[in-house]
Amino acid sequence: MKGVFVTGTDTDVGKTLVSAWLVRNWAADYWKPIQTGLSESSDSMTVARLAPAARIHPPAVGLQAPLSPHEAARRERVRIDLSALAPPVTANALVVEGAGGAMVPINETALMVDLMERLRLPVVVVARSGLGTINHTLMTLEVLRRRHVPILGVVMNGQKNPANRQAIEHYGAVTVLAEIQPLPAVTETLVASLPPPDFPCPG
Ligand SMILES: Nc1ncnc2c1ncn2[C@@H]1O[C@H](COP(=O)(O)OP(=O)(O)OP(=O)(O)O)[C@@H](O)[C@H]1O
Ligand SMILES: C[C@H](N)[C@H](N)CCCCCC(=O)O
Ligand SMILES: [Mg+2]
Repeated sequence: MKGVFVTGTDTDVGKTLVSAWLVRNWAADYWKPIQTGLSESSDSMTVARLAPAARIHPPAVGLQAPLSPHEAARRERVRIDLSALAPPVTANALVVEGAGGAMVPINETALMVDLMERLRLPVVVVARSGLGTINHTLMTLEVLRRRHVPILGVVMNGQKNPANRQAIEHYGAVTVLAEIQPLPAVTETLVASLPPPDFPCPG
């Protein structure tokens, strides 16, 4: 399977923005396996807005509460089974976006990193650029390496911070693939104006 799994050091770090940026530039499909918070605008709707030409595959699981998948599922008296999260069939590359970060629970035993392990796609870690990101990024990388999940690199999202970039690359033994600057608004035009990724889509 061609493509990447986009995880983050946290929720709200810019995974959907980065996913839309990759989808646009790689003419890839998009898939959010587990969407919680259905009452709000979904990530798939956001990617459809930012990358209108993209083929968007529906989530395998959609839950109402804007919470961790395991808790949102509990509140709806359902259980998310990893085997139900089979990737869509496509000849295109696939950008898969996780929910929250790598250690987010899916059910009573499985975590988001278990899904990454099953899908075996190289992982892009989206990280904030500011104070606190070094710890969060290094911990995320540690979790991925412990599970032998292939890491493509880190995308830093926010004001440029050369010292934090250097620390993440040095202590994380990882490449910062891109630095996405704060946009005045997240619109298709402005996402299209971002420099394209200077790294190829794996596979
Ligand atoms: N570089 C940026 N410039 C301006 N706004 C941004 C930028 N990156 C992200 N945002 C905004 O920050 C919020 C969080 O971004 P996003 O939804 O991509 O995070 P996420 O990691 O996908 O969150 P979730 O864990 O809910 O999927 C959104 O409102 C998004 O529009
Ligand atoms: C609802 C939110 N936008 C995400 N989809 C889910 C984030 C789960 C985070 C769980 C946690 O790390 O505490
Ligand atoms: Mg998102």
